[in-house]
Amino acid sequence: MKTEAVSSAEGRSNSFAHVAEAQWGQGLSTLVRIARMNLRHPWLVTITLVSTVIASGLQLLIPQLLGRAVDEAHGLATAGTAGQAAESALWMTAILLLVVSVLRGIFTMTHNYFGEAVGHHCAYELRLACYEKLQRLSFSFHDRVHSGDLIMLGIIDIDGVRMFFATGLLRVVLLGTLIGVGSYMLLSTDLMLGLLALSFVPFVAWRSSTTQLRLRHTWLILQEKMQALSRVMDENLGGIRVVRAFAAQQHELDKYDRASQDALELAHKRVDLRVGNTATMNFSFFVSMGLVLGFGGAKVMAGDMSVGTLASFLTFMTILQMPVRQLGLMVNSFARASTCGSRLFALLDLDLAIKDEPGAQDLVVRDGTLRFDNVDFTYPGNTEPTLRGVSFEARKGETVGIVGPPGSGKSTIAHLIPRFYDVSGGKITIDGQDISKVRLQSLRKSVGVVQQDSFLFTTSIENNIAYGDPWAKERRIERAAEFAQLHNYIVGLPTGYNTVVGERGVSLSGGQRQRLSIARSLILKPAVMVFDDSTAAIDAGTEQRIRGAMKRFASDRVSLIISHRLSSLMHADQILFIENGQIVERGTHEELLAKGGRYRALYDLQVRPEDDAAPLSEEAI
Ligand SMILES: Nc1ncnc2c1ncn2[C@@H]1O[C@H](COP(=O)(O)OP(=O)(O)OP(=O)(O)O)[C@@H](O)[C@H]1O
Repeated sequence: MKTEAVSSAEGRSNSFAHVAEAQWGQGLSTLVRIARMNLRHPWLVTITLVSTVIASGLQLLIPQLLGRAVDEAHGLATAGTAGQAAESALWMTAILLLVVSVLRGIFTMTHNYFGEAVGHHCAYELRLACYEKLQRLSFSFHDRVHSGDLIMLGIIDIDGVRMFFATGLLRVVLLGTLIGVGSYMLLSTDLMLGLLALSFVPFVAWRSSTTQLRLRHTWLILQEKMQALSRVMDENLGGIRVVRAFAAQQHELDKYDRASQDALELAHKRVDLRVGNTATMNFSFFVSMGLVLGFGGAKVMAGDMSVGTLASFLTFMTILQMPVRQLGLMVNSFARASTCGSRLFALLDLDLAIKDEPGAQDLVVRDGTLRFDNVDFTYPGNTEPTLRGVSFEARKGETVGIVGPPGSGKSTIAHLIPRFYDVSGGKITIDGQDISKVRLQSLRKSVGVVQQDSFLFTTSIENNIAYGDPWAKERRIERAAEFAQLHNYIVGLPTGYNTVVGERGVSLSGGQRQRLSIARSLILKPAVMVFDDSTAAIDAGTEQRIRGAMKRFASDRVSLIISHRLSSLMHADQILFIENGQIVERGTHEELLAKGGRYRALYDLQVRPEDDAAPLSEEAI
């Protein structure tokens, strides 16, 4: 089983499409696996198969009945006194033909309906399984795979697998019966004429299969182009403010136009292929039909064959033509299911990088003492470690402040506590329990992380605050908002806590969004609370009020405050100055000031904001 580790295919590439390429050799096992998934619905499959066989059997009866009707009609014209009997025979055949056609219609409808149903059940199960997997895959996976690719995977690839039963497996039965039994009937009636009637079959089958394979190849490229297109659109919509602020609409339009042009050219190529193929197949079919008419007509003239038999040959050919053409679609369905299935199963089979160890127990929080013990960490895919030998301890009621230059590893410390990533060396404990050995769910319930980028769901403010505890009472939700200094603002809104915040909370200001996400974390009352630059967009006065309100809240837990603004963390019991992934200074605010090191320099810079450095000239940009 592949793991999420960086050595896996998805680690190497930003596009999940490459996972399928790596798995292409396993096409057959993929198809078997899809077929097994279909068989999880044995009743639906049985009904479909039985009705398919009956429908194709009935379809094969039609040319014979038609031939008989032609002969009977011909007999009627020359019957003389026996006309009454010939007429009743013709009526009988006509009624039989009607009954057979109606039954064939019913059974065709049944196998279409149930065949589709099998595919839809399969797609439903896959959709849920993929979504569930995506919830559990670690950040190292999501860091590397574009969300647009995953959305396409969930739409196009699931559809490819869904159609496999109806357009692939079922067609094997349908076409096998029609072509196999149909050919036998033609050849056993008249070998020579049968061979002529079937002469178009190998050519059309070959032509249709190769064209479909070429179409499939272009479809794969088209899919990649569509992914590129959706990525451009995704980024454009996500960064719409940047686009507008830089007046870059034309640049964005050009980018989209280039991607669309590529897709359009490919679509044209596919149309050319399809149209050219249809024309060639039609031509070969009509050549065969002409040959049958010529030879068959001569036989009828010579009295070696009845008009009815010739008519049934021609009807057989018309009936056979469609399934033979569909052989290509069947081949395409197999190829498509194998590609799409490989991609989906590659995702589903990924071993989780972050998961519960067998027999893991829930984290038991007593005081919530958090301890980093010589922690090293390297991001999957990176060669250089981001954290080296980080050690510190924080007890209940204590606040640890973390400060340092951008990219020094502060947020990484925050990400290791809820196990967004696992440490590469050393260990992290809460109340002496190694966090990698306890149940993930219990750990994440005990650790609250308020991120700088506060994502909000498109729902009411109330639901957003209660996200971690949907059963939270109204009063608790309000208390959390009060702590986060947001309550007064919310009650001033026309619909108060029921106000729906727009997509990604755009109707709130940056500071309001941050306060809302603080409230959302507070409601969980976690044992360890991490604020990762979560007050950067909040003014100093409001931040001070939040800190004041949270004093009692903080006395019951461990708090970690990551900030560039020293005023946010100078009250902390212990301040860690991080540089290049290492703690280079530690102590209280006063101790660090007295030390006169990096912290002191930063402090001086922040209280004396005028920069003495020589200004850069404009040309330097
Ligand atoms: N998901 C990731 N994959 C690979 N490298 C990463 C990832 N996230 C961060 N890094 C790298 O790790 C280093 C530390 O990043 P981190 O976000 O912890 O820094 P930081 O001190 O919080 O920075 P800032 O103050 O700008 O938020 C940076 O060099 C960054 O490029």
